[in-house]
Amino acid sequence: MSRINLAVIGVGLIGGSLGLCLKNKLGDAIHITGLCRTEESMRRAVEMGAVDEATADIAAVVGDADIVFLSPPVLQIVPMVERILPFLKPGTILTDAGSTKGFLCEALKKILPPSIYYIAGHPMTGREKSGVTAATKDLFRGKAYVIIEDPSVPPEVMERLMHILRYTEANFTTLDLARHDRCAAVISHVPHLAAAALVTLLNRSGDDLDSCLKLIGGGFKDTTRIASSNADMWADICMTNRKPIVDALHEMQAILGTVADAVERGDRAAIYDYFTASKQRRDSILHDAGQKFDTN
Ligand SMILES: NC(=O)c1ccc[n+]([C@@H]2O[C@H](COP(=O)([O-])OP(=O)(O)OC[C@H]3O[C@@H](n4cnc5c(N)ncnc54)[C@H](O)[C@@H]3O)[C@@H](O)[C@H]2O)c1
Ligand SMILES: O=C(O)C(=O)C[C@]1(C(=O)O)C=C[C@@H](O)C=C1
Repeated sequence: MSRINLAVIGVGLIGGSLGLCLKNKLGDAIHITGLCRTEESMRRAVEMGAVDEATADIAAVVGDADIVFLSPPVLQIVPMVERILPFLKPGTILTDAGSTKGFLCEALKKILPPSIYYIAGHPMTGREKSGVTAATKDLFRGKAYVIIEDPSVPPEVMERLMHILRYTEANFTTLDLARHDRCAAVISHVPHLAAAALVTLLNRSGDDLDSCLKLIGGGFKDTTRIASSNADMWADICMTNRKPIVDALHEMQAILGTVADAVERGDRAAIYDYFTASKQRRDSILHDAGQKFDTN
């Protein structure tokens, strides 16, 4: 099989992890060119082995690409596609890692010619750290990876992309756009907003703040790890999935309101039921998913 040319636009945590994984598995059978913005990030990406070469030159990065993996923050993706479009060869596959999908698919559909294929994706894995230095070759292994259903993509084109993505050893699943965005709001976007709210609550503890800080243990750490995530990335996510996020936040406000009422009136049975139902649900989800959880 001839060598695959992959362009990674935005060689950070996700783009860098894909590059590391594919170089590790495919060696010289894949050539990866990365688009970076600074000399420093170019140097790091090459040194780490996430890309074969790095450049800030858009034409050079995508000119030979068979597949372009877009992994900057969501609001940078459409402007980036507008910039690379004149340099893409017919038949090139574009895919992305953006955390929201409806906004991107709608915008890209309007600007892409039929000779360029777009297959929307979302690897459900990450870290609270960003940049290529946080990248790891096994980031995707065993994690869910959503591919958005699109009957207009010919099966052989889909297979060309999947042939490469399968090397990540992710668990691929297909979803339609609206369902993806609703589910991502519930299992990812609102949890990040809620983690930030817990940190905000701590910040508002007034005269108690110093004492609270001394007491921090597993509970706070476990529930707020993701509050250390990149603000730029999360602002873009919230801006591009507004309705599902607001709907889920309202649901959550209602849930917290009900619990607050139960605590206020001293209704132990209601409080017990609340914790019992959530424990049963979480335990069964983890059991069904066969996931190993670190309970320390
Ligand atoms: N971090 C996660 O947990 C996670 C998980 C799944 C998907 N995603 C999505 O993947 C994408 C990347 O996230 P990440 O965590 O890798 O972020 P990151 O900050 O680690 O990497 C983004 C990279 O894009 C580069 N970049 C930004 N704007 C650019 C531009 N205009 N031109 C060229 N490069 C540009 C940055 O310099 C950086 O190297 C985002 O769209 C995010 O929503 C993130
Ligand atoms: O593990 C983390 O740090 C993550 O936040 C990863 C996470 C998530 O919410 O699960 C974050 C954003 C994504 O789009 C997908 C995955």
